[in-house]
Amino acid sequence: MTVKKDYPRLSLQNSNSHLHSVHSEIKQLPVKVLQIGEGNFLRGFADWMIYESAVKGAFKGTVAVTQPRRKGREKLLTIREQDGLYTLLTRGIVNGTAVEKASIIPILSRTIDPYEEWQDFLQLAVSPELDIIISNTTEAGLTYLETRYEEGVPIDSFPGKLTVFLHERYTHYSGSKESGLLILPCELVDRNGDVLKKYVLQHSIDFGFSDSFRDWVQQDNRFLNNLVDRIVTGAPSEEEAAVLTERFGYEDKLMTLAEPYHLWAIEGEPELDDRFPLVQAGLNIHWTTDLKPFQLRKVRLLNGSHTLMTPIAILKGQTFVRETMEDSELGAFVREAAEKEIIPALDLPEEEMQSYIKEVWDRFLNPYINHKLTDIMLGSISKFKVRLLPTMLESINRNGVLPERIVTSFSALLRLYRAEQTESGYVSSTFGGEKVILRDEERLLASLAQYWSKYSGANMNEVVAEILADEHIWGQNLNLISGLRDQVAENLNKWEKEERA
Ligand SMILES: NC(=O)c1ccc[n+]([C@@H]2O[C@H](COP(=O)([O-])OP(=O)(O)OC[C@H]3O[C@@H](n4cnc5c(N)ncnc54)[C@H](O)[C@@H]3O)[C@@H](O)[C@H]2O)c1
Ligand SMILES: O=P(O)(O)OC[C@@H](O)[C@@H](O)[C@H](O)[C@H](O)CO
Repeated sequence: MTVKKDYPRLSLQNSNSHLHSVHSEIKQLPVKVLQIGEGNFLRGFADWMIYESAVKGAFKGTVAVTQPRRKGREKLLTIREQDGLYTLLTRGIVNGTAVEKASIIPILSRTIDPYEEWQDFLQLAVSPELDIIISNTTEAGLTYLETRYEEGVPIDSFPGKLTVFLHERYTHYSGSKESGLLILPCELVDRNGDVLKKYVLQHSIDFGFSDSFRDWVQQDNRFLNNLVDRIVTGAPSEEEAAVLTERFGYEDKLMTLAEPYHLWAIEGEPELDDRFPLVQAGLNIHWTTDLKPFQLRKVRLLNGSHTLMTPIAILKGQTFVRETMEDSELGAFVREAAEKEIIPALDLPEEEMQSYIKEVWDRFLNPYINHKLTDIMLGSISKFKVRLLPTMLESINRNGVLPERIVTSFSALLRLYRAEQTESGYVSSTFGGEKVILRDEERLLASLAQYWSKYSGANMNEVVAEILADEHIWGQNLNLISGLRDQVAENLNKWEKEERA
């Protein structure tokens, strides 16, 4: 379906008069948050939360958005074109009832392109109102790359930019305690706050900043380890966007779809809610002294189930998480893997795990969210290492046997990465022969394609042994896991035979 007539773009001018006054009121609040990351997730998660808090009068500030890499400029310009407004469409089943809520969120009051407006970016650092920094740059953005700093020249990397930003603030306020910020990196990286702090300190050495700057960074700024949980699928499909445009009467290039469920666990004392009022705004926030249980539960069970289903479901021709869960064979496979293999390998209260996983299945079955398996597939190798491999190892440790379903998923992952390099990238195929373009680190794609190129049709065990031995891929030699190679080769041989039949 295509949009039949021209609709105006969402902007301050084109929102109705009541909304317009709410928007203008909120937009006049000072910028208290710097957001590094122009992606979908933050719009459907932290920005929405900050808006909820602002609309309830608890948080008296707005957000300035900046992109962490040159590539993000286009999205930043779209935010600018829409005066920072976007529609958040929250859809799902809550306590058995379908809920749907569409809100125009006016919390983004400013955009700064650090590559074109470096001085404006640094100017924000000295704002007395600024108090919080949030980021989401994916795991790929939260990395350290040794960099040189030349005054006036924008830094490419996210931690590098943040270091210069903080130094600007430190210098302006002569390192006063009060000028320290709350910093919440939302990347799904274990102890994300500690990691970001470490990179900032490393960069501060590269850039020749003083020891007293480093003292200020460590003592007066809070890098808060945190864990985010909400399924945000981003933009609707073209068809759905057309339907929504007609329904809303405006075109929104930033329309964001999310589920109603949300949880933000932040390692910090509950008093921080006075500074960043989220609990006060009625949101599902846990200020906690121990993030570990939240992290393990979510990464192993929810993300683990996503990562487990993705290769096998793609190979079998599925497109979305929901249809995978609805498929009798695949749905049972995923449920049994979580219940019989993932949960028993965790040292967390059984009852809590059972209730969490029940909620996860409802979220995966959300009839209003089309969560694409190919989106989850991005970077599958590193996701397998963090989200499933620890379960495999722990399971063997506890029971002495290989967890059958995780091994099947791992075998499917290797089959999915049997790709050929083409002009469009590394292309694999489903069991039915449909093309799949893989998205992962070039070196991983290249290595796996190389190993598979040695497959003659009769040497599966050897090829698998070579792949499993590659510590640059897995961080360890997986051949040391007793029986794994044979089981994986057996699965791959079986699929190969079925494909040929
Ligand atoms: N979408 C969800 O449901 C969800 C839920 C929880 C956590 N997350 C986290 O969000 C990430 C995906 O974000 P999204 O859904 O907003 O996707 P997105 O593609 O809309 O945004 C990705 C963001 O990361 C930045 N980025 C990507 N690669 C980068 C790099 N190499 N260096 C610096 N910045 C880089 C982009 O500029 C952009 O700001 C995941 O990696 C995950 O950690 C997503
Ligand atoms: O976002 P990724 O690509 O790291 O992982 C894919 C999904 O598992 C993830 O987006 C979940 O839906 C999300 O983490 C739920 O909070």
